[in-house]
Amino acid sequence: MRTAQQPATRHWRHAVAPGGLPLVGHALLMARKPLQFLASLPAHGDLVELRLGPRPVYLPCHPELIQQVLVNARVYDTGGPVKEKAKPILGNGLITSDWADHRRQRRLVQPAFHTARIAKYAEVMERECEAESTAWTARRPIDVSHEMLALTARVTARALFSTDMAPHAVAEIQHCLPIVVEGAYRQAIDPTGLLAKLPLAANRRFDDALARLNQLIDRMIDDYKASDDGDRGDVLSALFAAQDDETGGTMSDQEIHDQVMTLLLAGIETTASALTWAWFLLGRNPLAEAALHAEVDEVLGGRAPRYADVPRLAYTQRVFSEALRLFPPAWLFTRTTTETTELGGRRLPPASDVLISPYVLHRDPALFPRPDSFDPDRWLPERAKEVTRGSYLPFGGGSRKCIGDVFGMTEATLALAAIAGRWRMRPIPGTKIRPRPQMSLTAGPLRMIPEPR
Ligand code: HEM
Repeated sequence: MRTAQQPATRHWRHAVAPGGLPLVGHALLMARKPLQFLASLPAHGDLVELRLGPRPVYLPCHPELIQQVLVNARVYDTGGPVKEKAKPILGNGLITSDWADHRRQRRLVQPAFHTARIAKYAEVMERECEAESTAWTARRPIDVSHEMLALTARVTARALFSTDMAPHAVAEIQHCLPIVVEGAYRQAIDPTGLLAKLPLAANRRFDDALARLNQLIDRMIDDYKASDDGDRGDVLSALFAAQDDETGGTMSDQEIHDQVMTLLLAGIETTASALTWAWFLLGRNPLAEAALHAEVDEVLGGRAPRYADVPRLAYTQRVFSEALRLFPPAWLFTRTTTETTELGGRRLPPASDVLISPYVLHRDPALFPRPDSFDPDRWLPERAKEVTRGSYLPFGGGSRKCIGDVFGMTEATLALAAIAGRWRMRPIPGTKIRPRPQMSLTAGPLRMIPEPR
């Protein structure tokens, strides 16, 4: 295990990633096998330099260096070409705003995620998880990915907009969101920036889905303003009520629109992917599955889970934490330096791109013994104490840490418990599954057979 050392005494190891080619550098390796390639890099150094085309890019592999990046949000801002491409989709919300404006936005959006409000959203989660777990037919195979995405889309849509229009919104979001997420990813990885401009069917589908989502959000905002409901307990009400402690300012309709789009894009596929991985891992680990069933039976005794049960569903939470470790949905995110700075003894000029990869950290054998094995009990309090600080980052860190972390954990715990209370999810022999490192680290279609317990 690595130990924390004082920065002054620390000798950081620098390396250039092997396998670079003239002109393209490591771009082909990143395009072909990003997970294997990135996960091989900590063995070479604490800070590894790679080249994507002509640009040098830095991958800090040591938790202390990663913390330095994440906590210094002014110098390591979100930026660069990926963010520029996200702006036409997300507008100016939490993900796309730069450092100075992000602080103001975060103060305004944070109240929507206070504990008291999560308790209210949990009522939606309870209902939707119960509905999901009663909708399946015994022994008829399901695509777990599809089901989990449908579930998290329903939960998020109804937590955002608790109106009569919710069923329509849910259908629209379920249809449009995967198309927008896929298109956004294609644009993000297109180094030429030309792909989005070509008259392709995929681009037309993307434009149409994005326009429909934008219209839906506008309708929800108009509907809220036309009603005199006040606080409906949903996210939208909280965004309208938000007032900045420091300036007294509120958010314009456009800002609220952009935050809603950001929450939809950040909150649905991430949680669904991790849930899908959790079912996949449980299907291959009968002991963990049995422990989950035992806990759910003991805590719930055959009834549906409630928000108040979440603290007692400790093993269920460990299963989800471990799925997030092995397959962190946000497997890669970026920062760009705003000025000359120094990282691990290396001078980085302004506009240097820094990659943060929770996947790389989580699979590093120096940080997690037997990193590839699914062991929910690593998160038992007495064992979790041993985990090196800053080495587990499924929700990121610093001032841009995921605002929906508790929302997502609560939703996933209720979903796992509700489904495990009724069903044993049997794998279909011969099913092959490979992580797809796209916008999230998804599993792709995963067919399993629900068997009544
Ligand atoms: C298991 C599920 C989730 C995972 C693994 C996850 C992961 C992350 C990570 C790693 C970041 C930080 C990215 C960065 O630093 O650049 C982030 C940010 C964010 N997440 Fe999540 N997320 C999850 C669920 C959610 C949910 C349920 C919501 C909302 C309902 C949400 C909304 C956001 C937003 C708005 C941000 C930007 C925060 C900011 O910059 O202030 N996420 N998420």
